[in-house]
This record gives sequence, structure tokens and C-alpha cells, in this order.
Amino acid sequence: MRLEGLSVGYGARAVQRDLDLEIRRGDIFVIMGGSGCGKSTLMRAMTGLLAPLAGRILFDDESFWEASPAARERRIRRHGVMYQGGALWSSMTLEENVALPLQQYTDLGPRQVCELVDYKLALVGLGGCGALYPAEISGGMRKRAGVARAMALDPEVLFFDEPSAGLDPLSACLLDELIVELKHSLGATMVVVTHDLASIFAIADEAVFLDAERGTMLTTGDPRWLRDHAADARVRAFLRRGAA
Ligand SMILES: Nc1ncnc2c1ncn2[C@@H]1O[C@H](COP(=O)(O)OP(=O)(O)OP(=O)(O)O)[C@@H](O)[C@H]1O
Repeated sequence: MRLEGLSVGYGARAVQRDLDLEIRRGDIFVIMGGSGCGKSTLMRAMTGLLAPLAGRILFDDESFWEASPAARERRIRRHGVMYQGGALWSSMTLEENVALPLQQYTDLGPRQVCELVDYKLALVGLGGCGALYPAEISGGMRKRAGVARAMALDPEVLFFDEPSAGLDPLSACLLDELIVELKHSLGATMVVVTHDLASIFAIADEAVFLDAERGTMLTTGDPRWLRDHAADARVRAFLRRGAA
């Protein structure tokens, strides 16, 4: 996946501009930066919710936003997105939530859907919880169920918007472990928006730092390396919680 000269924003206001980077297949790539720097805005452009102001997003050398709406829709089906709160339908059980994309976008029969739903829920550690409603489970479990739904269609790319937001440190850590496990078991590419340092160091193969002040990326690299060696002091300060 590549971003080329990408600017994203709202109306005439670019929140981030001149983004150039490459995300390797099978990597966990983290979009990091302080509050309001534009992480979620960039993710909206990558997931098809917000057209860029300029530049291109390429998946397998195919320009996502220059493709026809039908081609873009086909591409979106090959992606999975886990939104901040899990974004589950509250009136449906966990198994109904995970089954929905399968019923909508595949020709699978009820029995196959059921088997796949059980498998996806087991993968995220929610085996046997399918009959529960989102309100009956913890925040961490809701996020896991959101991951199971995002994985329903066996996506090539999984996007996570602030996966650890609102979780206690232990649940956040378990979710990080799940993300890394899934990377190994599914081989999917993961793009994760977060400003949670513990998560960044636990999961990222590579990361980009978006700066709110300059409105562009300052650097990309392995965050553990950037913490000690980034040329820009703002990146080091962010990764060291303010210590220069
Ligand atoms: N729908 C919108 N319309 C106009 N401006 C918006 C909209 N959504 C976000 N913004 C603005 O765009 C900027 C970037 O917001 P964004 O949510 O992408 O940042 P973020 O890095 O994800 O922040 P956080 O870490 O706090 O979630 C902010 O100044 C925000 O006010």
C-alpha cells in the first residue's frame, strides 16, 4: 500500500499534506501522533470514507480514489475496519453482528455462516459468547467482537481506529497481543491508528509520525528505533512521553 503526495482534510482545510509512504504487506503499520494531528482523518481516506484533497492512495499499484466507484467498492470489501467503540449493532447478538457481513456479501448458506462466525469468535477469544448482546459484555470483549466482525470476510488489510481507547491497561495489552497473533495467523496487513505508547511499542513493525503543527509527517520507521534515534526532537519527545 502506498500514499503518494497525499493531502487529507475537510473543505479547503488540509489537516495533513504531502504524505508519502509505503506499507509493506503483512506488517503492522501504526499511524501515530498527538491529539488532533489527523490520524483518524487519514484513516478515513484510506478506508473510503473521505476523498483526499490531493495525491493518491495505492493498493497493489491501483489508485483507490481514481478507480470507479464499483472498483472502489470491491476493494473496500477486501478490507476490514474496527472502529473505536467496536461499532457493533446493539440490538444484535455477537454472532448476528459477525454474521451480517457474511450474509450481505457472500452466497454462503446459514450453516456455513454459522460455522465461520463460531470460528471468528473463537479466534478473538470469544468462543461460546455468540449469544450475548454487546451491552452484556465488557469494553475489551466488545473490541474483540469488533475485530471478529472486521475479519468476517477474511480481509487482506485490517484497519484499527484507536483499538486501546477506553480500555484498562491489562485489556489493552490483551488486545495488542490479539492483534499480533492475528498478524501471524492471518498474514493480513494491519493499519493501526493510536497514540498509546505501550501499544505502539508492543505491536508496530513500522510507524509514521504525523505532526499537528506542521500538518505533515515528520518521519517513518520502527518506533523503538525512532525513540532513540529520530532526527526530529518532537518525535523523540512523543515516544519518550516528553523527555527530550
Ligand atoms: N468532520 C470533520 N469536519 C471538520 N473538521 C474535522 C472533522 N473531523 C475532524 N476534524 C478536524 O480535523 C483535525 C484532525 O482530527 P482527527 O480526528 O483526524 O485527529 P486525530 O489525530 O485522530 O485526533 P485524536 O487522537 O484526538 O482522535 C482536528 O482539528 C479536527 O478538529
